[in-house]
Amino acid sequence: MSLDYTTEQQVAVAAVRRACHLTSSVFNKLVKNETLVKGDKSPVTVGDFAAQAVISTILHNAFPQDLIVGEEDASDLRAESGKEMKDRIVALANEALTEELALGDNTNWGIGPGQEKTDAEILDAIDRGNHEGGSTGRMWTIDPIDGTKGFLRGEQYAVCLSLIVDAQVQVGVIGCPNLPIDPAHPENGTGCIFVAVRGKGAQQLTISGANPTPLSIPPTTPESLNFLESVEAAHSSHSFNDRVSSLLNITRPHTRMDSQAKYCALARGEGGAYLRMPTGVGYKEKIWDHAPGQILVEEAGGIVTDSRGEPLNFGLGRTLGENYGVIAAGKDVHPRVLAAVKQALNETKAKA
Ligand SMILES: Nc1ncnc2c1ncn2[C@@H]1O[C@H](COP(=O)(O)O)[C@@H](O)[C@H]1OP(=O)(O)O
Ligand SMILES: [Mg+2]
Ligand SMILES: [Mg+2]
Ligand SMILES: [Mg+2]
Repeated sequence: MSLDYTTEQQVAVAAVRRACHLTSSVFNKLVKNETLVKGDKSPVTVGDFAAQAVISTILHNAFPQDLIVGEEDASDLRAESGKEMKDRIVALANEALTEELALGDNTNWGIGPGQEKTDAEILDAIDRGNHEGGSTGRMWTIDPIDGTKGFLRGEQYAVCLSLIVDAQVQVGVIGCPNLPIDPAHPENGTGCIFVAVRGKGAQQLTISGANPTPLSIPPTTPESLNFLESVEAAHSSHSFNDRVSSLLNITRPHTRMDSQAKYCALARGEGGAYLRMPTGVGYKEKIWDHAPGQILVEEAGGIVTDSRGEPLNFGLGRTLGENYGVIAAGKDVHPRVLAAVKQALNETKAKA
């Protein structure tokens, strides 16, 4: 543990890097019976479970006292019917954990050749993500594959990790294996990791965790402003975004992208604002879906609030209980978007 979070950043980047390697290699090999549908009807793949096992194992070895709030749990894999999937997940997780050491890796984190884990250790690592959250102490959030639907389509997804201390996000790391390294030059290939530490700025790294490039959100002109939004219409209201963008006289079409890759794109100046309004089905946003994105955008000089202008509250448990919607944007744009969102909300209320 270090007060300036240097070790935490190193561990988090190492964990996300290994998990990204796992998810991108599993995508090409995924077969039909390697995806389950969860109770909330969302998909989960062997990649989600194995990536959570890898990240949780590394965190537990590096910081044994820290609590973890992870999206997945291993109950389906502990059942007899989950045996085949469990065997595959254990193999994938061990493959990733035992890969050769690379830049900044440390064998004390439970990684490197010869550090195979047993089935029970892998399942326990997944279940260590069962912390209920709260407003005090240190806890990590893991979303092993954010945007699983994008992952399954071969589009954007993100491996997301954050450290929250006393309800404030202090470290955020987001790995985006399918995101162009340089949006101006898509021919240069894909795969990047984004990292932010509170008070120390935001950076883009290569997918192997090298070459840090500082990020800051550029000022937006009326012509360059547009919204980043979900691909899935069920996850956020597309029609609300259309109304807000017409109130702001935005002419550029929205940029649709799955996962927290939207926060990453915003942090490097692609799209002026990320707007995520509920679709009205009572879904509560999860802390692991916003904590790393929030610190990344804030450290790149932007502002992240809910639709009422309130800060996101990461201290209320596994969900952002009291927040309604999310607006993330550069400092110059955020007040204008917030005003337009309030106006659109008032119009909706007046109609109801
Ligand atoms: N009904 C829902 N409303 C809002 N977000 C949802 C809903 N169902 C799942 N999600 C989560 O929304 C996020 C994806 O958002 P987007 O559509 O913007 O990419 C993911 O975290 C996804 O979970 P998951 O991590 O399982 O993919
Ligand atoms: Mg999911
Ligand atoms: Mg998610
Ligand atoms: Mg997920």
